[in-house]
Amino acid sequence: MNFFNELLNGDFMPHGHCLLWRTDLLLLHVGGDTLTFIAYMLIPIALIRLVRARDDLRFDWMFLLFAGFIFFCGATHILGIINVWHGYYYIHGIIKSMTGIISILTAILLWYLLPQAISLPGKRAMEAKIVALMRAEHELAASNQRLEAEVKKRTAQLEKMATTDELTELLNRREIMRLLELEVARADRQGAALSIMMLDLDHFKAINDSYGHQAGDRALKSAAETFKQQLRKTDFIGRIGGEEFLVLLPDTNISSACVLANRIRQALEQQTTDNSAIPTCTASIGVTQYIASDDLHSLIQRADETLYQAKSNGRNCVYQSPD
Ligand SMILES: Nc1nc2c(ncn2[C@@H]2O[C@H](COP(=O)(O)OP(=O)(O)OP(=O)(O)O)[C@@H](O)[C@H]2O)c(=O)[nH]1
Repeated sequence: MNFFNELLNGDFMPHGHCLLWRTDLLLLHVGGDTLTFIAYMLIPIALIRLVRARDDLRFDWMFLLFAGFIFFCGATHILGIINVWHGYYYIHGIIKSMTGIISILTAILLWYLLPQAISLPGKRAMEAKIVALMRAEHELAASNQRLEAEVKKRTAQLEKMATTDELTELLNRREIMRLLELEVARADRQGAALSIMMLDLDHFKAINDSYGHQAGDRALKSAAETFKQQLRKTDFIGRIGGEEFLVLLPDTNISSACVLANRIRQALEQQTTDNSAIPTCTASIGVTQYIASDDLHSLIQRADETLYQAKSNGRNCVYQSPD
């Protein structure tokens, strides 16, 4: 109790006596302390706001310690003003001691942190790092683009390989059959005409035997090219066996299909007689049209039977299935 009475007893000799109550000295001390007090209150508030706004701040507790240290310094200055008129020297001493403790603590921790703070990258190093990162990012984006283009190219190649006959570059058996299924479904639903041709090169074994397998390959490729040239963009042609081809003619009736089949046959005959590098080659063609009662199997079978008729009746000719 006695301690508290002494603590709060401001009756010690006021500091003003030391200053001889001279107005100019009083103004200097009180003015200086007031300005310092205002500044020492504003600085901790600014530091606390900084720490709260930046959650990425390193050593943020150090900023808070600084805020506390500066706050206590400010408190000693306000006591300096009060003590000019009242002698609260115990309270002043306590606040000074607390300022001393927090200052020592801050100083120790500051020295402890110093090596880490020194090793932090400076502005120039950070800028160089950012430039390097941006360059790496650009390079990554460019290589991503290259990779994507490569993947697209490879996917297109794979898709082509999956649907194309390697030798003739026509559609392969699986793809032409898939398209036939679609065209049959379309013809069925829309009631559109659909004709197909089964096309087989004549005496191809003899070509292979006489001129060799490589010449046979060349003949196959060249025949495929000739067939393709005669067709519309909306028609499909695929190689379904060694020297056997299937042609799909959407929106085409059987008489138009037969005209086209004869044109193809003649073009092949013409092309092989004109080109001495390719063994003379002809084709037999069976033509048929889709009818409502057909399924895939019956349609193909009828085209096959018609081709067989063309083969049995002298080859290098076009036969159409009976109505
Ligand atoms: N060069 C080559 N020959 C092939 C290829 N595929 C199948 N052949 C050959 O084509 C020939 C087909 O013979 P066949 O089925 O007897 O028919 P063909 O000799 O054309 O007789 P017809 O069809 O009755 O006129 C065989 O000798 C096969 O080896 C190929 O990709 N390249």
